[in-house]
Amino acid sequence: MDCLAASHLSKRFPVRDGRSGSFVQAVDDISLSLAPGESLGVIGTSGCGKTTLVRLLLGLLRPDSGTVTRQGRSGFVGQDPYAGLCPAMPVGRIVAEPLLFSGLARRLRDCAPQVEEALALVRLDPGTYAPRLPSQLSGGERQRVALARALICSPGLLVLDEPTSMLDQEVKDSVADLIRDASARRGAAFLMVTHDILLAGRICGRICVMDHGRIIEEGPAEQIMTAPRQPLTRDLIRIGSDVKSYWAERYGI
Ligand SMILES: Nc1ncnc2c1ncn2[C@@H]1O[C@H](COP(=O)(O)OP(=O)(O)OP(=O)(O)O)[C@@H](O)[C@H]1O
Repeated sequence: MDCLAASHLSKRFPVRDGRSGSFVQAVDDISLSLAPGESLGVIGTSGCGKTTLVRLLLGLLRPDSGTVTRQGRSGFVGQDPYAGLCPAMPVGRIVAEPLLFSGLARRLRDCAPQVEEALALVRLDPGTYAPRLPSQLSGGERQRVALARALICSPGLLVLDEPTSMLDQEVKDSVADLIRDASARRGAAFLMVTHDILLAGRICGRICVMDHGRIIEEGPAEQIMTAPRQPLTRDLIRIGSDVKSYWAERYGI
């Protein structure tokens, strides 16, 4: 059975432009599914509806029409490595929070083995990092902590909203590889929304391209990356490659 299935999802928002009855159609009749262990990248430019889609898939927003079905537990990693972690909590406590919140553990000290395992999974040494505060971490380390927290309850599904967009070019790829490897080791399917098609091509098995709230192209990542059919998909690949070459030439990364 699919761990995530969305059928004909639509969502529009009212626009306050002085005229009554104006709407922006953020998500427009989207259907998608994710089988256990699969990985799906949802790609699109700014404002195409990616975050709205994530909020609908996670049940944080009610659709105007359509349905979402999720099986089992889900984990979430957001875009902002600075806003996403409580600044007053040490990393060990942050990572343990889903176990405590969901009643899987009663006391923090009972969570220690799972916290150590989850931090090791994202390649952070538990002895060094568990006592630190988020302010004592780099952006890439913070996203690893967010990933450890998302995976600690062994979810069947991980949803990631632009997880690398606020990171330096040089740490993007390593965090992306970690998302792929850590999810695979935990047996979690993942859906990642991003504007970075090269990054999705690197770690996702399937890719959907969104434009103005609709999916305009989808298929296996290799097919989309090597033989894109839509002009927008071709543009996204070309722009992504140009940006990458610029960084490679200028900074050797
Ligand atoms: N609460 C809201 N009220 C009104 N309009 C909204 C609301 N949330 C989103 N929108 C509009 O819906 C459209 C899709 O927004 P969304 O945030 O889903 O796009 P996105 O693809 O995630 O963009 P970005 O990559 O810039 O974060 C945009 O035109 C946005 O202005």
